Amino acid sequence: MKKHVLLYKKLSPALLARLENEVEVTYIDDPASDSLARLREALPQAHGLLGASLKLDAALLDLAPQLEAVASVSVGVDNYDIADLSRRGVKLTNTPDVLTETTADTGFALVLATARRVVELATWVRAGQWTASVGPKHFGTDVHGKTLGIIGMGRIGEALAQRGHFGFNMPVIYHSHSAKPAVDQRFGARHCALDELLREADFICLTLPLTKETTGLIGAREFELMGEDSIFINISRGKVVDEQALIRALQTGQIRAAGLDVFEREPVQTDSPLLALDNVVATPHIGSATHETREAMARCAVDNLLAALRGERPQNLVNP
Ligand SMILES: NC(=O)C1=CN([C@@H]2O[C@H](COP(=O)(O)OP(=O)(O)OC[C@H]3O[C@@H](n4cnc5c(N)ncnc54)[C@H](OP(=O)(O)O)[C@@H]3O)[C@@H](O)[C@H]2O)C=CC1
Ligand SMILES: O=CC(=O)O
Repeated sequence: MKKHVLLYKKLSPALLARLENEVEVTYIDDPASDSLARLREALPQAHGLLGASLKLDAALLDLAPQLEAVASVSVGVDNYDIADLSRRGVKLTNTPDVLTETTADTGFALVLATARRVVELATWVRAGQWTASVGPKHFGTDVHGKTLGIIGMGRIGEALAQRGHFGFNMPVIYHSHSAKPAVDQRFGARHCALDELLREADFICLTLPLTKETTGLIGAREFELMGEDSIFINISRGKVVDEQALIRALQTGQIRAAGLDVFEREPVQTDSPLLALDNVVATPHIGSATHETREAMARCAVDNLLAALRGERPQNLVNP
């Protein structure tokens, strides 16, 4: 008999066919909203889950006694209690590598957009306010040659360093658990303590995972260490930052600008003070959101799940 998979992310017809070739599939549209009840109803039959953006807590897992594997369509695994999944004997997989370059592109788009005030000034042009040549009031700040500070020198951090070093001639400094000699050699980069990076970098980019250790890593004290010309970029997770402290730092001119793809609460609330600030570029968690990369992530998740359900070791097993 075929195993049963609950799908809570829409797949392309080709990938759905590949999945249905081996397993029974039930599709639940957007489990975060009305369909949560349908998800609960279907969990007792599920051997596998495939999707993203769902906080898979113990109450949901208790409903799924037959569960063998969860394939997350994301590299970040902060929505899962990994120890609890392991205790239950459930394999968790993610989708690293296939999204690295695209997410680094998003990070660099935020670097450029904040420094050159692209969104603010494009909005100003659309509003019919471009009536004479622009002057210093509308100038931005250079990106090339400035110091790029990367917090979390993993796959995405390294792809960002590549863009900064080779594309924009930027000195690269980074903070991670350990120094990365290959990165130092390739990009002329330097490993340093967090406080040193915050003091020295012109662009401070967060590219680390959300864990117990990184929750609230950047707060009022850290913003005080940054200079008033610093630009802060977050493509990691909103909860790595104390959002109230970030708002204060932006409102008081403690830092120059912020480019934010992730927020403490998502979707970000429409009345968030962040959205009222001209020096904020906010995007809706689109780090990996291109047609090509989302398809590659979904393919990776399908492969991982099918391997796990066949009893094989999936390529991207998070809890071996
Ligand atoms: N905005 C978006 O749409 C996307 C966001 N992301 C986010 O980006 C994160 C990173 O992805 P990826 O680069 O593939 O992951 P990696 O695991 O390759 O890299 C993460 C790096 O963070 C470092 N790190 C972890 N904890 C700390 C800490 N406490 N202090 C300093 N450094 C730390 C690690 O350093 P070390 O190696 O020294 O241990 C590691 O190199 C994901 O977990 C996800 O949250 C990912 C994709 C898209
Ligand atoms: O935020 C996206 C991810 O893949 O993690």
